[in-house]
Amino acid sequence: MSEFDYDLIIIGAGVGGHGAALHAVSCGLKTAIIEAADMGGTCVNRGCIPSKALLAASGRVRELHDDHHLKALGIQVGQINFERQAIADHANNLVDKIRGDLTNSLKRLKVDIIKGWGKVAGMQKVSVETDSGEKSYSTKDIMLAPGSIPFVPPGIEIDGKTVFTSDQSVRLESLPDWIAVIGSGYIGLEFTDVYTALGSEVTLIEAMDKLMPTFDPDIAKQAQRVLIAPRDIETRTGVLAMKVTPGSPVTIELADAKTKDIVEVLEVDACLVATGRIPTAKNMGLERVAVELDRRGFIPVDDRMAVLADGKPVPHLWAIGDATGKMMLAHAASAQGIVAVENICDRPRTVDYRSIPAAAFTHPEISYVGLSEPQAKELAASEGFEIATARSYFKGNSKAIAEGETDGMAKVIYRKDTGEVLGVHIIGIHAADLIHEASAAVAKRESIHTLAHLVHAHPTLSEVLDEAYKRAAG
Ligand SMILES: Cc1cc2nc3c(=O)[nH]c(=O)nc-3n(C[C@H](O)[C@H](O)[C@H](O)COP(=O)(O)OP(=O)(O)OC[C@H]3O[C@@H](n4cnc5c(N)ncnc54)[C@H](O)[C@@H]3O)c2cc1C
Ligand SMILES: NC(=O)c1ccc[n+]([C@@H]2O[C@H](COP(=O)([O-])OP(=O)(O)OC[C@H]3O[C@@H](n4cnc5c(N)ncnc54)[C@H](O)[C@@H]3O)[C@@H](O)[C@H]2O)c1
Repeated sequence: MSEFDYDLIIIGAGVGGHGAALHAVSCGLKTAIIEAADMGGTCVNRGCIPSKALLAASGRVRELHDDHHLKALGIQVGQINFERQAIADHANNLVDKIRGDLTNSLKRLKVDIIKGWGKVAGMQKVSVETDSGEKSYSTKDIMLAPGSIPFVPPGIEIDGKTVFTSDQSVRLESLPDWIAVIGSGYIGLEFTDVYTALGSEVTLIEAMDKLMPTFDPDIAKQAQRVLIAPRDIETRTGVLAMKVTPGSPVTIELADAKTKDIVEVLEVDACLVATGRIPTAKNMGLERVAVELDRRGFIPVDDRMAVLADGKPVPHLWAIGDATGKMMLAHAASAQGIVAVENICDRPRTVDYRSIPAAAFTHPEISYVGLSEPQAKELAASEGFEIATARSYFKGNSKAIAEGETDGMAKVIYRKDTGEVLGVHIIGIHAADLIHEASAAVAKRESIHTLAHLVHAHPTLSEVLDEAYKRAAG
């Protein structure tokens, strides 16, 4: 008999905690998971899953409305109708199904699910505030996976009806005629795609000088041409949404991002605030083990996912997912969870963030893995090597031409001396699927000289990447 109630207690049953629990069971660990709210966390209930369901339905509407594209394929369709509530139901039903599947997968593997607010109560001790009072458990290891919530800048008032975050927009409770979207990151882009496809006019507001500041600049430029300019979207850059007041109309005071002077007041029907996310790591008892959150509230960890106190790993304490602030992505959270469990099981492993891909599920999609060109240049300058880039275009790809979907490009960034691929960026049809070949290449630190000799089936979209590798290798 073990001296502990559990081998591993995970606090937070989002995708990170769920992935970690499944891996822990496969490694023979007696595991419990604590969840204060909805099983599946953000991704399943308010993130990836409902947003992708909305993008799938609205993407079809966009396609069917594109007479020009359909005519080129020899197709004519009559009037296109959709029901907002039926599209919302598609998303809600999918959420229910995936949440049920996720919960059942834990039960089937005999992971104990404990409902309540979990806290670290000391070294190898966890307490849970449940409906029936506080419970305490001993455990060999503790893993924190508390995730994140939307960041709402000061001055912005959320009423959940006219001014809202993605927590509400995934429910698609209304289709405003005119909606302002604050933030041109992933959420801003994906919901701009949904709203414009379903007939709303969008004003996209970004504090930085350029739209999509976190994306590779060439991709942001292409996105501007393909995803923004041809659609019913007005843009404002270099302005901060300083004050947003709900109502009818919603008023938005925009200030110059540098001087903070008010430069414009917008009156719109609704406003989606998509200005980033903040960790949910407070009130978790971390002071009991002398762990301090970093300046932005994230849990400090090393690449093994051990929690750090004063820069040193705290024994038997691990943290994963959005609350670590490394890459706020569902698959990154799961990957971190698996790495943490491997380390718990004395099989040393670290997370290779460079090779974790990311995608925005717009129409067409955007994806990347590794470094952007500015990041690669910075690394090159600090380590003393040179970089080069190669591009290929969907308009030269037979499959893309056959589909009538020729917008987009792939860009490969590599070291001039060794040919090592440092980053790959794609915008175009099925970019989110196409990136995985590049992700495998980055994981193996492969050279464009090797990659240029791989054979791709013809005619496939994957030849876009093949072409970029071949151009890079000369
Ligand atoms: C609109 C939207 C779309 C997204 N789309 C994608 C996408 O397409 N692809 C992608 O990779 N990522 C996407 N993301 C990001 C993704 O949802 C997150 O990266 C992911 O959910 C992080 O998982 P996590 O396990 O770290 O945390 P979460 O999913 O946030 O789960 C944490 C859980 O912990 C619980 N919890 C917190 N504190 C405690 C406590 N003390 N005790 C008990 N329980 C606690 C919370 O209730 C929550 O259920 C999207 C996010 C949003 C908002
Ligand atoms: N497909 C996906 O993988 C996916 C989809 C949605 C969300 N996510 C994750 O969710 C996280 C949050 O997404 P997000 O889009 O909210 O954040 P983000 O950090 O990607 O983008 C936020 C944008 O808002 C701008 N901004 C901030 N405050 C502003 C203000 N007051 N006025 C004007 N602009 C302002 C920022 O400059 C930035 O460009 C991301 O980190 C992402 O990883 C992923």
